[in-house]
Amino acid sequence: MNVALRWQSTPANALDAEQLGDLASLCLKLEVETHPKPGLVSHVDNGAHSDMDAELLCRSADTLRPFLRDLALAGAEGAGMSRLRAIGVAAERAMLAETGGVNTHRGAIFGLGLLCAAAGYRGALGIRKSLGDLVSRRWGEDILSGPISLRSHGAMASRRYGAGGARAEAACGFPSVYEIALPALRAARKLAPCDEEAVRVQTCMTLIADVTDTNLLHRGGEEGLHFAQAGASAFLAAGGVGRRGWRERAIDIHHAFVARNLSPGGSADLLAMALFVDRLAP
Ligand SMILES: CC(C)(COP(=O)(O)OP(=O)(O)OC[C@H]1O[C@@H](n2cnc3c(N)ncnc32)[C@H](O)[C@@H]1O)[C@@H](O)C(=O)NCCC(=O)NCCS
Ligand SMILES: Nc1ncnc2c1ncn2[C@@H]1O[C@H](COP(=O)(O)OP(=O)(O)OP(=O)(O)O)[C@@H](O)[C@H]1O
Repeated sequence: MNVALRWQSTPANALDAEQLGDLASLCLKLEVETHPKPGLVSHVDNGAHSDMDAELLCRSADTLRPFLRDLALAGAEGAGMSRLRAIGVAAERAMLAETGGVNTHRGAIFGLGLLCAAAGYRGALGIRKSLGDLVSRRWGEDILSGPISLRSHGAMASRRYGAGGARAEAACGFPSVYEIALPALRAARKLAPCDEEAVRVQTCMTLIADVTDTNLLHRGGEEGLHFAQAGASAFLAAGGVGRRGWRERAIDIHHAFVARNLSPGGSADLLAMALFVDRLAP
C-alpha cells in the first residue's frame, strides 16, 4: 500500500468537491496505515477482525471516494438531511458490494460524510466556521430525529447503556474530534515531531481513553469499554509516544485487546475525521 502523505497547500475553502472526496478517502487510508492501534486493522495485522484486512479497507476507501465527493457537492448545494442520507445509504450499499458484505466503514461514511458535506457547504458560503459546528447547526436536529434501525448495534448500545454513539457525536458537532482528537494530534506533533504515524497512534490512544465507543460496548459490554479505556489511559500516563519503548507497550495493549476481541472502531473513525479536519482547519 502506498499512501501519499503529501498534503496540498491549497486554502481549505478553495478545495473543490473532487479534492474533498480525495482527501477524505486518503484520511481513511492514513488511519489504516497506523500501527499499533489496539484491536484495529492496520497494514501490519488484522487486530480483532477475522473478516477484514488493510487491503480490503483500502479498497473500501477507494470505493467511497465518489460518494464522499457527492456529499461535498450536495453540501455545497445546501442539501437537507434526506438527500445526504440517500447518498450515505448508497455509499453503504457500494461498500458492502465491494467487500462481499463486510462492514468496513459504516461509521466512517456517516461521520466523514457529514464533514465532507459541511466542507462543501462552508466553501459555498465562504465562511470560516468549524465543520463540526456547521454539521450541528445545519443538520443536527434531523440527524437525531432520523430513522433508526432497531436491530443496529448502536441502537442496542443506546438502549442498554445509554450511549449516544455516532449519531449523538455528529449532532453535537463532533466534540470528540474537536475537544479530544485535534488537541491530542497537535500536542503529539511536539512529542514526536518527525513521526506522523506515532502522532496518529497517540491520537488514537487518546480517543480510546475518552470516547464511549459503541463498538467496544457491543463487543465487550461495559467491562470491555472500561478495560479498553484503562489500557489507553495507562499508555498515555506513562508518557505515550514521547517515552522510549512506547511501540512495544502499545503492541502489548494491542494484543490484550485482540485476546478479548475488543475493537474501538468508533475511535478509528474519529481519528480519520480528525486528520480530515486538521487539514481543513480552521
Ligand atoms: C448512524 C449510523 C452510523 C448507524 O449506525 P448504528 O445505529 O449502528 O450507530 P453506532 O452509534 O453504533 O455507530 C456505528 C459506527 O459508528 C462508529 N462509532 C461508534 N461509537 C462512536 C462514537 N462514540 N462516536 C462516533 N462514532 C462512533 C463505529 O464505527 C460504529 O460501528 C449510520 O449507518 C446511518 O444511520 N446511516 C444512514 C445514512 C446516513 O444518515 N448518512 C448521513 C450522511 S453520510
Ligand atoms: N482500522 C479499522 N479496524 C476496524 N474497524 C474500523 C477501522 N476503521 C474504522 N473502523 C470502523 O469500525 C466499524 C466496524 O467494526 P465491527 O467490525 O466491530 O462492526 P460490526 O461489523 O458492526 O460488528 P461485528 O464485527 O462485531 O459483528 C466500521 O463501521 C468502521 O467504520
